[in-house]
Amino acid sequence: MKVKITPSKVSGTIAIPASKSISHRAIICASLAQGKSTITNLTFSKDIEATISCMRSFGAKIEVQKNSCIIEGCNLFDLQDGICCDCNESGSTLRFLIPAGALSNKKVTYLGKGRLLERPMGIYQKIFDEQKLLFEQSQDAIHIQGKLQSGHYQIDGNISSQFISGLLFVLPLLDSDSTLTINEPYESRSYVDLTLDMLKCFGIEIKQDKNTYYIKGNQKYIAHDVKIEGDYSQMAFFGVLAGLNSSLTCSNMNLNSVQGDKAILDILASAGCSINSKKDFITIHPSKLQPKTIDLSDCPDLGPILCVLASYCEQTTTIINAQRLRMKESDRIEAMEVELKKWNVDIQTTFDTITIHGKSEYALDDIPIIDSHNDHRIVMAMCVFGLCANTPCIIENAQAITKSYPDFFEDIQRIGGKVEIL
Ligand SMILES: O=C(O)C1=C[C@@H](OP(=O)(O)O)[C@@H](O)[C@H](O)C1
Ligand SMILES: C=C(OP(=O)(O)O)C(=O)O
Repeated sequence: MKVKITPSKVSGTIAIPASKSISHRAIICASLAQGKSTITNLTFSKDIEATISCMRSFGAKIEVQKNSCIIEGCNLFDLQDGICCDCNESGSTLRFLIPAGALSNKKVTYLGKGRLLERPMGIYQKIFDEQKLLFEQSQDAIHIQGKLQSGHYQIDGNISSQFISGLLFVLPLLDSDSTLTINEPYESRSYVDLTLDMLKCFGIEIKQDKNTYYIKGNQKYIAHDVKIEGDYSQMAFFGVLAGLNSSLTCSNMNLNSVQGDKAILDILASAGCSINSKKDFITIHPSKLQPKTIDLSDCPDLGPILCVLASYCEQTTTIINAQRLRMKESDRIEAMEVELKKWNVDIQTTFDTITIHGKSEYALDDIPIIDSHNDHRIVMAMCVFGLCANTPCIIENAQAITKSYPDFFEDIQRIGGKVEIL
């Protein structure tokens, strides 16, 4: 899919889609609970469909309706033989569900596409090796077999928080207590808080002291209805667009959310944007922005769009603690460097930092051809860049958008953004 973006002014209100992170968690918890749970205000995307498909493979009954799901849970201790879970390109789905497949002693296969199986899995490989369980990885699949033991787990906190969430979903189901200690530096921690929040809604209690989680065994998930709030990672694209272009209102937002990417509001405010919020609406007004230093350790998914913000600020912005961006759907540091350089943005990168000397306008003689690097967040970020530039651009392989936000371009059109699907 090729998309032509023509610079344009936007205005109006945008209903931000449901949080992908919270949706994964709600679907998983409901699928582990006895009884029926209803999850409402869902946005279906390839990643969410992957989680639904995997939970069905585990035996959960999931009835999908327009924006909701009715879910009857399964028993992870009693899986069928030879189950296959298709995780597509979803890191959350795969890492959240590997421990879940290791309670029944049956062989479980996880399939992955794109870059998924190149992304780090070593933490699980090590745990499975130490417990003498099968963990076999090929280019497009991971096979596991064996029963995960309760006990003391200690893992590094700077690879992916998704391993921590994955363990927290199943350790409470084991027949004895466990502890899980996270080695510093502990990054993307806010995502683990989202997991703890959802576990609590489904009756699972986990105590915490600094970097150690205390998990009682023999717990049971209790069915619970959940209404999913708007996604701050997606809102960030509209927040930056508003800050650079013209005022936008985002609806469906929880102002008390614990999503780490809510940091976009502080980043925009400290860069000079004026922001008003009321009920579940947030309005962002444009301004001459000056962000300076931005730390991504707890909000990695904001990386690509913050590179766009920095490109349009007439000063130097340094983005630090960005190393995990290299391990997402694409190497997001490299992808943003390559694509922004097509616009002559002055950008330098190191292994874990991005420095951008921005300016207020970008015009080129020819239409640049931007590539998605098969990454939804690169597509959305470069679309925002293009809407604020002075020359049209074309984004190739833009179908990557379906991973998290299939209606993104329609939503951009709705607020006046000139986007043509070629
Ligand atoms: O738990 C989650 O929902 C997520 C955790 C983060 O990953 P890492 O912990 O690997 O940084 C984030 O980048 C990802 O998009 C979603
Ligand atoms: C990295 C992302 O997702 P996941 O890790 O679940 O593939 C993302 O949505 O940006």
